[in-house]
Amino acid sequence: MVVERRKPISIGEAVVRVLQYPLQLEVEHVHIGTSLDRILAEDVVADHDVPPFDRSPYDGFALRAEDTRHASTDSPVTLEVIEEIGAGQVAKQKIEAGQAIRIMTGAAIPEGATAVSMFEVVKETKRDTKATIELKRSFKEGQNIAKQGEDTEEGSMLIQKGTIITPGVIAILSTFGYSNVSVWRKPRIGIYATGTELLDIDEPLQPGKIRNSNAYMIAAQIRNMGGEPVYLGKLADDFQTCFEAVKSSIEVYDALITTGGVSVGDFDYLPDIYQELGARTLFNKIAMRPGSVTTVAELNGKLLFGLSGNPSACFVGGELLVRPFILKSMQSNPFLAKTRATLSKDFPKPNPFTRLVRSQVNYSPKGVYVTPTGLDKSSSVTAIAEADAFIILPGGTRGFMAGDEVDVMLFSKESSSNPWEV
Ligand SMILES: Nc1nc2c(c(=O)[nH]1)N[C@H]1C(S)=C(S)[C@@H](COP(=O)(O)OP(=O)(O)OC[C@H]3O[C@@H](n4cnc5c(N)ncnc54)[C@H](O)[C@@H]3O)O[C@H]1N2
Ligand code: MOO
Repeated sequence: MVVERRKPISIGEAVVRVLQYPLQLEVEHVHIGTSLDRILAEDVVADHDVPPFDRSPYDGFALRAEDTRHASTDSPVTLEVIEEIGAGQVAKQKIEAGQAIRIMTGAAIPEGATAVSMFEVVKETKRDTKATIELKRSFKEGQNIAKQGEDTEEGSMLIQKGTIITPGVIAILSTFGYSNVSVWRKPRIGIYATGTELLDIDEPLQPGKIRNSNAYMIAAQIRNMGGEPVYLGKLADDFQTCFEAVKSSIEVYDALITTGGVSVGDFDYLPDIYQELGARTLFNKIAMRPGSVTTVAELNGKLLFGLSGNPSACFVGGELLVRPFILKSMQSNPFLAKTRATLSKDFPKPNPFTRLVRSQVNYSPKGVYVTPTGLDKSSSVTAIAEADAFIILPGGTRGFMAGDEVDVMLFSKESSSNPWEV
């Protein structure tokens, strides 16, 4: 049997081809209490100033700065306290010359006041029945006043659509009265793990068999990307079984991921299944390692991701291709952010293809260091668990040594800029 040699394309070209088939996602509304980690589908523009009024940042006394101009230790100034207001209350009276209002943090600055003195620098005195305060220092106009709009001004663009809803974003949405939030519908991504060797995770090991880790890993990756993974089960390496499963599922889900069965082995049926279905293969080889056999096909505008069965390769296929596919459709940052770091130990392997080394980034006073994790093989599971980044070693390079500066892609930070050359 002669196995057809596949023609590898660059990672950048693979990403471009995948992005030609965006998901068709509608906008839906969710209660703010359940919006964490969803992706915003509308811009949020400030429809009022924050804070909406000048307010006191301290518990103390609102006063007229000019009344304190000559105050000193030797010659304190006495002011008459005419009212007391807490947060949420508005003073009934205007402060006139020689007057002050006792004010709590968050309360609106009374009319006439131009500064606030904290309790700590004031001596409270009582003369007759009138409450008074004594000040031994002067205040400037505007001192200790949190100005209306100092946090954000009406009309400011606060959060753009495509932003992932974090606790901080929720604080802004709440401030502007969004009890319901417009978010993108989560794309429903069907997942099959293929392989006769696969056991369910609750089964005891048997000779020649392994537990299916890919399905749960890729489901978790999809959830991290804002999608809704639907695990459809594992499939034996049988053409007809896999054909029927892929055919019926792609009609139901927004996209389908299979893991395994995409290489050139006797039981690697996925590429033939795509052909038999009449799907258009976008590529079946990428110049990257792991994950070189990642195959993607399109059927009626929907994508079939044939990710590798090898766990590290499956993980890489998910992060490099499925991530931009999902996030770009939601107008969110589709790529992992790239930075530079110093390699902490030798990595002597040559790199015929771009190599994505699972690794860990460490920030030290001397700089940012990156260390490969676990076994550097497509089959490694441990390397993924310990990693928080990929080192990206360009194709066509020889080994790298400790101290070399390398590109690193961080799992924890998304970016809008495409890190790949096309
Ligand atoms: N003659 C060639 N052989 C291979 C080539 C090649 O170019 N020529 N490519 C190799 C590379 S590179 C990779 S990567 C693998 C990819 O193979 P498949 O993606 O078709 O995956 P399988 O053969 O089904 O499985 C590979 C490996 O992964 C284990 N596996 C599969 N599914 C799971 C799962 N759900 N959870 C955990 N582990 C899984 C499976 O048991 C195999 O050990 O092909 C090389 N061969
Ligand atoms: O697809 Mo394989 O993971 O390149 O090594």
